[in-house]
Amino acid sequence: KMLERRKGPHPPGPPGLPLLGNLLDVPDDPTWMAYIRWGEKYNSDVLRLNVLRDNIIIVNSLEAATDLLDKRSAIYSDRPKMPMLNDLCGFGWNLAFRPYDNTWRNGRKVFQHELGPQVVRRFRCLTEQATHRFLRSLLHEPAAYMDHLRHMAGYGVMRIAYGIEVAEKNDPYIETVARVAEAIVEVCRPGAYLVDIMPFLKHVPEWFPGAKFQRDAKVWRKLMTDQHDKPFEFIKERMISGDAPDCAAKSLLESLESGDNTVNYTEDDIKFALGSMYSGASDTIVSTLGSFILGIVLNPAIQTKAQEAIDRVCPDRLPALADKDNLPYIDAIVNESLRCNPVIPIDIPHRLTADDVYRGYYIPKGSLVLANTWAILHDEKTYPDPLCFNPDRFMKDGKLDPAVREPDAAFGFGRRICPGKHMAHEIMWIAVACTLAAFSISKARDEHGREITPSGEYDVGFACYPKLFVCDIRPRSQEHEALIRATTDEL
Ligand code: HEM
Repeated sequence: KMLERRKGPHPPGPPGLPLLGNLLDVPDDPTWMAYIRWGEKYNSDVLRLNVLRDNIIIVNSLEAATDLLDKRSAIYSDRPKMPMLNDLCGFGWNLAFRPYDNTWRNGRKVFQHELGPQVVRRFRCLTEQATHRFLRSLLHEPAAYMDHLRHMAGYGVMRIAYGIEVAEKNDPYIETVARVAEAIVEVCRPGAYLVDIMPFLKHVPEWFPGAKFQRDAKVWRKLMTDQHDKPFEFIKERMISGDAPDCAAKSLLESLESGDNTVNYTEDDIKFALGSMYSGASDTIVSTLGSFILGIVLNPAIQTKAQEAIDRVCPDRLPALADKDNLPYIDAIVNESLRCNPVIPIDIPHRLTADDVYRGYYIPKGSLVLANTWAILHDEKTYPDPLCFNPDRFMKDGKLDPAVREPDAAFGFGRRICPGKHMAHEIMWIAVACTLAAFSISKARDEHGREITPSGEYDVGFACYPKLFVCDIRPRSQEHEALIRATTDEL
């Protein structure tokens, strides 16, 4: 208390109760709106909550998020301690959960080596092939567009990471990751602080008998190890037999063998970083592209405009990533899909590793800092009429307007910023460009011929998804259908 008095007051926030602190104040969905309301009530873009023993700092503005998470990243880059998940179940290898340590640092180097803004272009051909498969699936079974998006993201990432071609259904690698994701939700349930800061985990029985938990942890540990081990074993065997396909794992293992002394990561670092790719990429890309389809269904004029641009640049073929500079409107659509309903509306918590003072407020070591991404991406000064899905806000005179900030906040902040960002952009760009080039997306009709308008609502969880909606997706013409079918030739 003395120390706190000397260092200044905490940032403002709801007063809370003794012992429980603000546990009961933490609102139900959507959390980010409640944080905005508190920001208005306490007239501050930096708020403090005290939940059980955790000091939680909510940051509602880009300015404060940049000041703390970017500019002071040396002390704002740790993750919450998660003994149950990381230690007991052994998920600590995953880059997203990893404490701010050397293994984490090396994992980031591994990502940089393969998925940096320029190097990632090496995988353009694979990315395009994943998209073409998606187009063919969409032709075949348009109603299952979300399943196809999921398969496309998984297929693209597993090929780029390990040279593995995952199966359309019941793929063992994908099933492992899906079971890991379920296990994480389980693990985070019983009284763990994650429940307190991510209230959607709250709607579950409180008590978990200890013995069962130990048994589960053992199963989960095996699963979580399989996630990084199994695909890595595959590529290593292929390297020994000399028929490894071009992929990130191959080039990383080769860089390790080359004895190049600028390479200072280990084989385990490579394994853990690659193992983090699928889980980082899947929900995020699928949800954002789901938002894209929703945005088009609700705003048909965007599709018309995009198709005019595409038809000018590639009148008789599908777009390729090489067309990127000539189709800025597609970038604008991707930007708006990331901005309007960000898949991770509250950033993954960063943990502060030293006492700090900001604008006269004391922020103690160990605080968890949560950037309110949704608030930042709906700031009216930067994005007027923020609830409106409007890619044109990013455009000026037929080009991207450099004066309008890209929605980078969707990828987080500081040293923890998403290392898959460039790959995500490439995958989403080509998916949007090719889908609009080849298909016409519109509202579905009911049996009386009346249009069905999607609600535009989202399922709220750690990652937010548009609620499943029906729509009509069909090739723009027979010529377009032929272009889609012709993509089988490339295999
Ligand atoms: C639309 C696509 C994506 C979005 C919106 C997104 C968003 C995010 C966000 C918000 C974070 C947390 C950043 C922070 O703590 O401040 C993150 C971290 C991460 N993302 Fe992504 N991501 C996307 C795609 C990807 C892809 C394609 C990959 C892998 C190839 C990936 C891998 C990761 C990893 C490994 C982390 C943890 C980084 C760390 O803790 O140091 N993400 N992402």
